[in-house]
Amino acid sequence: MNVIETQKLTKYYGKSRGIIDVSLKVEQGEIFGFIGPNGAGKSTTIRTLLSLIYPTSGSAKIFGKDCIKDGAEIRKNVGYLPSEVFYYDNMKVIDLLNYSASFYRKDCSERIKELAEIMDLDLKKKINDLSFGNKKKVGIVQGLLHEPKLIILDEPTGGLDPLMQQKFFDLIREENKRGATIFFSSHILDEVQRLCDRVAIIKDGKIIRIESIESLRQNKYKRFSVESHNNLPKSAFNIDGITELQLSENKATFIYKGDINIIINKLGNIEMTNLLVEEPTLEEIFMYYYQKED
Ligand SMILES: Nc1ncnc2c1ncn2[C@@H]1O[C@H](COP(=O)(O)OP(=O)(O)OP(=O)(O)O)[C@@H](O)[C@H]1O
Repeated sequence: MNVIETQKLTKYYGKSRGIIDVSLKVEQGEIFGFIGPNGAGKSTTIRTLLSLIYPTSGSAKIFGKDCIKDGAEIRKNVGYLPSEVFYYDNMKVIDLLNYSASFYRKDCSERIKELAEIMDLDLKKKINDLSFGNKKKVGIVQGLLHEPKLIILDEPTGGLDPLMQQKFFDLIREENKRGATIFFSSHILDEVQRLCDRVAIIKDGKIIRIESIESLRQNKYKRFSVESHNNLPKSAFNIDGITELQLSENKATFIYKGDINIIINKLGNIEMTNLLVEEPTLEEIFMYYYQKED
């Protein structure tokens, strides 16, 4: 079953572009990454899914139900961590969490304690006295306390130290094993790589790629490094499929997409002292998509 399904979801803020024709399907049990540079449209998509804002056109379903019409019912089974959390500063953490829990028809008190322990969060403190990272932890506990079937995280790790990030990822993996579907936006490639099964790449409001992390890795791109005794002319690399060329006197590096035999043949004219052909890092692949594809 598709837990999330959007059809040509489009949102304009007045005349300015939010997202355009976003169509994606997230299957039950997946950890799905939503990645793109600043302003690409990640938060807009998430806010539209949660009916915090309404689309200009297109549709979105969660658990097979319409996000606008059945929003209240959907939200009972969704945990959401916004990118920025704002609270009534005067409340104690536990009071805030109990208040959040009161919206669900189940006793969440044990789960609140468990989560606070895992995230090392002091429930007795006032929100006012918490650091930015600790406020984020409150948001995490708030998003997970009702054991939701779908967890939507909007850039969740900002403000968390590396140890807490690790604990948070472990927690998300556990929630996923429990059966929860995870949808999370990020521009931190490393965390997407560590956590996700599949990823959608969004740029300028449009989805440019949806692929499994596995097949992104097994792509047809290779990173070449060429060294020579002689200065290398730029014209020697005027070959179809080459991008990201960096040339410094007798060394060249670039990304190549295409038939490896063709490029080896064409590079054959160069008097090489070294040739290295490697898999690009996932970061380089993402950068390629961010920069090249429209
Ligand atoms: N309330 C708003 N009014 C007008 N334009 C908006 C509003 N919110 C977002 N936008 C615009 O919509 C586009 C998408 O923004 P969005 O916040 O969804 O991007 P994002 O991918 O979440 O970025 P970031 O990684 O910086 O959080 C941007 O061009 C942004 O300027």
